[in-house]
Amino acid sequence: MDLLSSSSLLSSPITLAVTLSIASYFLIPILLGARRQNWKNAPPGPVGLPIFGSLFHLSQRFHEEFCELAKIYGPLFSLNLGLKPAIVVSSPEMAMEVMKEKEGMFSSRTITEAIRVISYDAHSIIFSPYGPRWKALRRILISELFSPKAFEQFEPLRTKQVHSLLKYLYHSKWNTQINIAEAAFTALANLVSNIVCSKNLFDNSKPEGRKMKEMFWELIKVMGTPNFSDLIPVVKPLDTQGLKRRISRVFNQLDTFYEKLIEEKLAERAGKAEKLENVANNFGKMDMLDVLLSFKSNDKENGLEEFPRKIIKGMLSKLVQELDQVIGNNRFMVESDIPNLPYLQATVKEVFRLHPAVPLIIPRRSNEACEVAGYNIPKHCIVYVNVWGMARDPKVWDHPLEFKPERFLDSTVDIKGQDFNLLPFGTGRRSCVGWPLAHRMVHYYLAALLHAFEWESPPEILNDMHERVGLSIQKDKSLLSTPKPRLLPSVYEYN
Ligand code: HEM
Repeated sequence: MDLLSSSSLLSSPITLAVTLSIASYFLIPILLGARRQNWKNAPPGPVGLPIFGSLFHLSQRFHEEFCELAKIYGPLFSLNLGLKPAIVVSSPEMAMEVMKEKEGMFSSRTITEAIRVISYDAHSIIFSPYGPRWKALRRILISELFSPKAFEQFEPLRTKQVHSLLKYLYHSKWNTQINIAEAAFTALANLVSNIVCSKNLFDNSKPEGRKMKEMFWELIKVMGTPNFSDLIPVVKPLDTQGLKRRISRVFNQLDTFYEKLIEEKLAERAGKAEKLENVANNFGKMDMLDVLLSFKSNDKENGLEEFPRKIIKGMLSKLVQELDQVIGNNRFMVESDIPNLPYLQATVKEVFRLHPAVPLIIPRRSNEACEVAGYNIPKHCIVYVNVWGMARDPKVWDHPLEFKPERFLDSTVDIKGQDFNLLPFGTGRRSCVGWPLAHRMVHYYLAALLHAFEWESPPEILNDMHERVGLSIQKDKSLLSTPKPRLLPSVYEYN
């Protein structure tokens, strides 16, 4: 890849001018072939240019390029990204060493400029450094939202959301193409926003709801774009890609929105005599925002490739057969059907394997200088774990590029973080806190939509598996499909 074609990082004339002037400073050594070793006793890896490191070898699709580099340099390789040292982990064994055996060393996150802005200086749980504040936040989330008891208490709310979606599709969108990812995103986002603040924040029928969605998509895009300023801090004030401007704009909009939400909640709370302390037991009376506003701490430190149509059809017909056998055609699916649907479970695992939503996990960072596999890892080294790459490695999976749910039918491999060849939600103390909800809802939406409707999509959309990259990856061409009801009409009318 040449310098300019890799130029998602070099998008304006100013950028180019600044880059060329910095580059000219180093031109002589570069022309003379002087290159910089990554660092002493570094894992093998491409040796980059002074200042820029390997930046010009990479586009925005890091996970794909890291996969190619792992074929040359092995399961643990190093590189410099601008001035920042980075390592890339690409095998289950290495992932186990980094994320389990040496977990304490790699339990913080890499903080970019965009993350710093949007997470109020890394104060959110996802980006908070490992320490007392992160522990407190994680404890609240797990006890209030994701404890087994809390999880059961929210079951009626989840069922209501899914069944409302099915009825909405039956009544308003029959024979019209719908964007499935968009519909599922909206339903899940509204589910979470109901738990957090008792509101459908992503309501498509209202301008604020549509605005909210726009802000989130912009966030995902900006946060997933590698930023020159993070990697070569000297160019930071120039904001050469305009990312700081974009993230600041979204941040200001979100901040104003959050302020209003908190003010409204405080006013509502002031008018209530009853003081409640737990969301799950008091759903409808209390939400997550109540819990956070009530929280008092004594701790001062709290501070694929092609995916042919026939494979999809074959897989879908098995899935639909299973759904019909287990559920029948006279009721909607409910969550308690999931344990009786082994092919569904295997299909979801295969989706998480081959199309992990977060292909490089959320990058970690070394707290201290340490050793991995006998190599030196410097302090504050960026750590990528390429779960996308592992899914495509024939040393890890037989016929890795085939979408084959059957591989999981007689297997104990699960997504819970114990099996280092399948880590869609990460593992260990920084693993995804929302996995029980996400895991359950992916099964539920997929099965409920396939059971209640037959779906038809234009082949050009179905066969095009290009991915759009951001903090998470999505199908580039959204799956537009036309639903045709397949259950008894009374199910949609009266459920
Ligand atoms: C299919 C959906 C999802 C996927 C694939 C996913 C994946 C991930 C991954 C890979 C991580 C980093 C794990 C690590 O570093 O080991 C993560 C962290 C996190 N996820 Fe998720 N996630 C999903 C949905 C959710 C939902 C629905 C929520 C909350 C409602 C959530 C909340 C979080 C939080 C708070 C963290 C940070 C945890 C920490 O740093 O302590 N996620 N997620």
